Amino acid sequence: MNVTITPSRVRGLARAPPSKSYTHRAILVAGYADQTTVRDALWSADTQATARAVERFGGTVNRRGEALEIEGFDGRPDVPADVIDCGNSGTTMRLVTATAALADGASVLTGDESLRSRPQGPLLEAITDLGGEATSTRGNGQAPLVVTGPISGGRVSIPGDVSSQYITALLLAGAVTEDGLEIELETELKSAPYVDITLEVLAAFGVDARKTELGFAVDGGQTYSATGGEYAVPGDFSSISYPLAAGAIASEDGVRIDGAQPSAQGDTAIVDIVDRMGASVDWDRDAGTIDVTAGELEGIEVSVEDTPDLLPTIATLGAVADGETRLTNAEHVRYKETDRVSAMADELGTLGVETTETQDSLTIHGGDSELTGGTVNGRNDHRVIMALALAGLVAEGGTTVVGADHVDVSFPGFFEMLSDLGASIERER
Ligand SMILES: O=C(O)C1=C[C@@H](OP(=O)(O)O)[C@@H](O)[C@H](O)C1
Ligand SMILES: C=C(OP(=O)(O)O)C(=O)O
Repeated sequence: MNVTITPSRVRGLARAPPSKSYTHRAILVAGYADQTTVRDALWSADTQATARAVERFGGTVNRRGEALEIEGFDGRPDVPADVIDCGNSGTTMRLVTATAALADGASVLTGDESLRSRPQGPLLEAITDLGGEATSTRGNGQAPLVVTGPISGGRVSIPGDVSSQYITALLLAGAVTEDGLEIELETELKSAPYVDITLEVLAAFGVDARKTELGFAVDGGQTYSATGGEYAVPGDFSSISYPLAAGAIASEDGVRIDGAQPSAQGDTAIVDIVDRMGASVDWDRDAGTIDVTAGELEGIEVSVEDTPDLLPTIATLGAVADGETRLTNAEHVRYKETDRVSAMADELGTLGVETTETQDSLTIHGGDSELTGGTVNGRNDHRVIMALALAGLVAEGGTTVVGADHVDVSFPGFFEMLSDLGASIERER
């Protein structure tokens, strides 16, 4: 599907979709538990991949309205009867790899072309160091993967600057090993708030894990069980970044976002970023609403060390803002569904925006007079697609985003939301 957005003003109410990160974790740990109702779950292509994995391990996942009724696989995963297809989802592949290491036999994991090019090596090595077998069929640290367990726990060291999902994966699985896990970080942890999300979900399911001087630790022999058998997923701040940015660049009358309760998500930083750039923003944390109105945006410097998923959104804000927007500590943003640093530099370039790239930074030389419409490539990457669609709200002439279907990875109703806010959108199948 190609989508063409023409300059539009936006106003009104947008509802935040549920958090993808919390939903992945809740589905998988509900797999370890007996019976759980996961309320307000995100049902997107990525979270469905995690649900499929839980079913491959012997659990069941049934959707009832916005809730998922999950029956677990009795603490230990079965050896899957077939390949686990993780689709486009890095979180699924990493979390499921560590779960597979608990099964008494081999699991085979694969994914789409993008996922089969993302780094899995450090997690495979960690599982091998713990006594399992974990290999890449092509010997290049990328999927397809073959993972054979069971591991019983121990001490392991792993880099922190490739993906925090390795740590999350090991913590979730570590709690049901016999001996527990001590995880030592070999390099500084990037995307650290995602491990905070993990610790929050573990605690909600009665599992204790902790930060240590060297990294993280989790005791073995623990049982996952949500209080009252229920767990509710909060709103997604990576997704909230899009209506928030839409309001900041294209709303005189204001956009209100609801479902914005505070949680451990690092991406709540987007509220402050939009405020610092000059939009008018008011976050009522108790009510879970954010009101935003456009302002004269100015470029700022932002480290995306903790918040990699915000880079595409901030890049578009920077394209509209006057002056330079510098995004630093961004190297790990190159290991996502696409290399998002290059993708945003190149595609904003097509819309007439000058950018400068280094290995770990992206500088946008912005100003809305620079933005002209054109045809841009969404690179089959949901966040690149959504960020480019936002640029279309203010770029002169129409902006066509090619291959826009992939928003279903994290925000299936994205274009409906934008259109309900008043954006002029044409879809072409
Ligand atoms: O654990 C998670 O839910 C996620 C962690 C982050 O990845 P990295 O830890 O690989 O940076 C983030 O980019 C991804 O969208 C979701
Ligand atoms: C990088 C992302 O997700 P994942 O790593 O799960 O593919 C994302 O949602 O932006």
